[in-house]
Amino acid sequence: MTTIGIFGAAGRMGRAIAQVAADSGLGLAGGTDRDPAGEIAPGIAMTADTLALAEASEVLIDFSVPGALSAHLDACIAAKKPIVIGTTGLEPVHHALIDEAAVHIPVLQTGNTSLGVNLLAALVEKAAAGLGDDWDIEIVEMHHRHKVDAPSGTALMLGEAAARGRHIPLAEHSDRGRDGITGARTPGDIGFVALRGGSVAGDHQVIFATEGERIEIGHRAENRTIFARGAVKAARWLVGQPAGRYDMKGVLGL
Ligand SMILES: NC(=O)C1=CN([C@@H]2O[C@H](COP(=O)(O)OP(=O)(O)OC[C@H]3O[C@@H](n4cnc5c(N)ncnc54)[C@H](OP(=O)(O)O)[C@@H]3O)[C@@H](O)[C@H]2O)C=CC1
Ligand SMILES: O=C(O)C1=N[C@H](C(=O)O)C[C@H](O)C1
Repeated sequence: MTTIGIFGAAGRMGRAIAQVAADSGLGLAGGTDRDPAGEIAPGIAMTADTLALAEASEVLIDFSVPGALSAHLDACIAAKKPIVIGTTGLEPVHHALIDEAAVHIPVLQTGNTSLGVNLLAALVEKAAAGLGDDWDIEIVEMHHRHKVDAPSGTALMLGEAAARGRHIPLAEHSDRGRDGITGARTPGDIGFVALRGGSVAGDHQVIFATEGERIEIGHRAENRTIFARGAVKAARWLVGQPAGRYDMKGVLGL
């Protein structure tokens, strides 16, 4: 039986993951949060001791905030435990920390743990590779009013997939905010638009547009359980893998 520890356990995703883990009969070692009060499940206490949680867990799942990532990775390295990272809003400095940690332990990082979005990313890469440079690519996402980062981790993942298909670096070809007199669209750019409102769990649409026609492919998450199930599946898969950096492809067999 896999025993899971949750970083960010009092959050929306932390609570959903604890529920899925309990429903699947998995062990829960406990959880941390900014304010580690109360229990993450009946009889399972929150703790402020990140290292003790890592030592008590077989695998850790982190859906918290980018600012906590460094401490979470340090605890997992010290305890020699694998970690699944679902937190978004990561900057290059965080990805460098993940690469460094992956030398010592298995680390799976993804902007989206659902099967549907990971399949969508594969389709986007294929479409971007097959369509010529005269097809503009725009990525539109909508999330609930509480979301703090934009574009979403998933939108960036889809942008990376499109850029891979085109053999271009996303960082040099991304347009993340249009306002005012922007000038005409820069050929080859991948555009991002973020909408926020209500309780939307996560909608993503990728639009390929050229003269006279448009292809639109997308994904709508109806609830957080799909992300929580994916995170738990990833955690079970990661136990026993060698040190290294992983995404959801191996977990989902894509
Ligand atoms: N990869 C995926 O498939 C998915 C990724 N996400 C991402 O997961 C993250 C969490 O989302 P969500 O649960 O909705 O957000 P929440 O804000 O509900 O949860 C984040 C939790 O982390 C806590 N936290 C803050 N600082 C620390 C710290 N130093 N140590 C431990 N916990 C801390 C927060 O506490 P407090 O509120 O008190 O600050 C909060 O309880 C986001 O980045 C989101 O984009 C979400 C869904 C799917
Ligand atoms: O914050 C969320 O809620 C979500 N965040 C992830 C993201 O940034 O892509 C995944 C999902 O869309 C929900």
